[in-house]
Amino acid sequence: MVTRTNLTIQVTIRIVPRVAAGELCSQRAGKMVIGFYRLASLTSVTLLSSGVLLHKSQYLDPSDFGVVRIGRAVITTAAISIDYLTHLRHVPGGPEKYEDIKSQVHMRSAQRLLDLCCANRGTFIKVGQHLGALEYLLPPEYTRTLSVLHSQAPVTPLIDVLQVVKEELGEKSSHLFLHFDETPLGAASLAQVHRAVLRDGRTVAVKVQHPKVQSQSKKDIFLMEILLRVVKVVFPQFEFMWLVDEAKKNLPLELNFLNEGHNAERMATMVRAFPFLRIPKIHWDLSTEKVLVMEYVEGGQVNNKDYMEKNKIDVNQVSQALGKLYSEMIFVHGFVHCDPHPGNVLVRKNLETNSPEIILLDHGLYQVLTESFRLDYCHLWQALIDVNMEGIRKYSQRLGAGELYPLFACVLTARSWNSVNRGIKQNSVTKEEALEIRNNAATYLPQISQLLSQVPRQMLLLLKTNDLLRGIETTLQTSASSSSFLSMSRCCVRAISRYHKEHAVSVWSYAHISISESFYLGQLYLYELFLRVRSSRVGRWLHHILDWVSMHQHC
Ligand SMILES: Nc1ncnc2c1ncn2[C@@H]1O[C@H](COP(=O)(O)OP(=O)(O)OP(=O)(O)O)[C@@H](O)[C@H]1O
Repeated sequence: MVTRTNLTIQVTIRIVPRVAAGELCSQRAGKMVIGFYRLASLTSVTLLSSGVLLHKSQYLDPSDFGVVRIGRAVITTAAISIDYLTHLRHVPGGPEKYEDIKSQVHMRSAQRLLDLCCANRGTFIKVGQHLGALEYLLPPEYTRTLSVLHSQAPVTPLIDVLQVVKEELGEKSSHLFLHFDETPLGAASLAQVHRAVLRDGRTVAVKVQHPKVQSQSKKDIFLMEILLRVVKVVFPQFEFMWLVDEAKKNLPLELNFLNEGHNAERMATMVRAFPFLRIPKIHWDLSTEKVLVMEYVEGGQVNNKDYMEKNKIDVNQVSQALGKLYSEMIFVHGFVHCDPHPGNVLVRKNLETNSPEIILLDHGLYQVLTESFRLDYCHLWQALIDVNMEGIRKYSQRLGAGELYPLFACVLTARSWNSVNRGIKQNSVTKEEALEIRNNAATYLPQISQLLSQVPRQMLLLLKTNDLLRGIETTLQTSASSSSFLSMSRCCVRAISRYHKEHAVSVWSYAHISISESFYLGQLYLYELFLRVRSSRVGRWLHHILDWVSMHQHC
């Protein structure tokens, strides 16, 4: 690694011999040489001492020099492009050999990208994390390699964290906090979170942006844009220019913590009817673009089964609550938390109600779904739940699935086409079906890639949230039950009716829509009641008796 200290030494060594040669020419030149020599020595000493000073204050970092960051990015882009150009041009040995070599090139390129992100940090890590999450679009070699970036976030030393706090809030942290934890609760690409105690004794979580990230982000994005444009010229089939647009749109939002605070409040208002949901309150008087102070809420990660067992938290209730929460966000409000990973969803037991509470963290980025997309998605799920095959075809195609709509239905529900035909809420996944789904996922990989490249980008986030919910269900060993489909159905009915009510042309049609909405919701309520009674002890007992009676009648 080249540090500023050894850069300085290299500069001095290069200057000295050239100057010494000039000394032999004339006395005048000799004086000049001595002058140069002095200047060089002075410059070296100045650079060296400022280097040492900067190093001590943690600011000596090659990643801070634009030229170093640009150099790394250019070299990496060139190396990746050359690798693809040279190794995939003429591959003898048929398609299998080609796929094999392509996979190796993907692997090497992903590793180069990973190294670049780790070296340049900040925005690069953030963009790398997004790439790593594009499981549905990028080859697995990339997503697997880049996914480690979630645990590669740089940690800013406490002294620099407190300096940011002081610059932002205008007061020394010791005036604001009784205590400030040295070790962060979590560190990410753009910021890290520390637990602290305010002077009035309240415990808070303080999210502090890494220094320099803000100032470097614009230049980084500009650099990425230029490099990707060059790549697009070399590889016209390159389809990822939209990543730059996304980064340009989203990074400024993510870097403004006031925006995060507003998102958190909007979300809290949206789901105020859910007693099980907790969103940490924001301390606005102590929050700025780079520092966000919020209520500290303790809990275990939603995929931590041991924590739940220890705290006697009912895992089924947690799964159901999560399903309800995400259905409300997606179907009803079209305002969806963009980072659905278990680190952002905590659970704890509410000791007053004795039921689980879900704590939703990290409101930096939300996706606002377009109305037409949201309504089509509602209709599609309604059709899937009601086994309306014509509806499944129609709305899948409206969402861009084309002739691949059966595959789309399977990807969305994670069920086999047979189960979709029989009704996903009627029967749960058997071992055979799970095996069939796994095998099909491998067999239909090219079709799945084609499908995902043609659906709207909003869909990818929804697939990611589906993955989160399924991942949690698998870890907690709960499975999508009839009641979770009912709560989805309820949200779809509400969302569709709200839309029609907003566009009703007369009082009569408004009343008509309201009556049918109540009718549907009533039906769903009765069905849910029936399911509850059936699963109760009395219900199971009655069920056995009826089975026994019908068996004896047939005899
Ligand atoms: N209000 C809070 N109360 C308790 N812990 C918190 C709170 N906010 C954040 N944390 C802890 O800090 C960690 C990081 O927080 P957060 O997700 O908001 O940061 P981030 O920088 O956006 O990280 P990432 O991008 O990885 O999600 C969380 O996983 C959680 O453990």
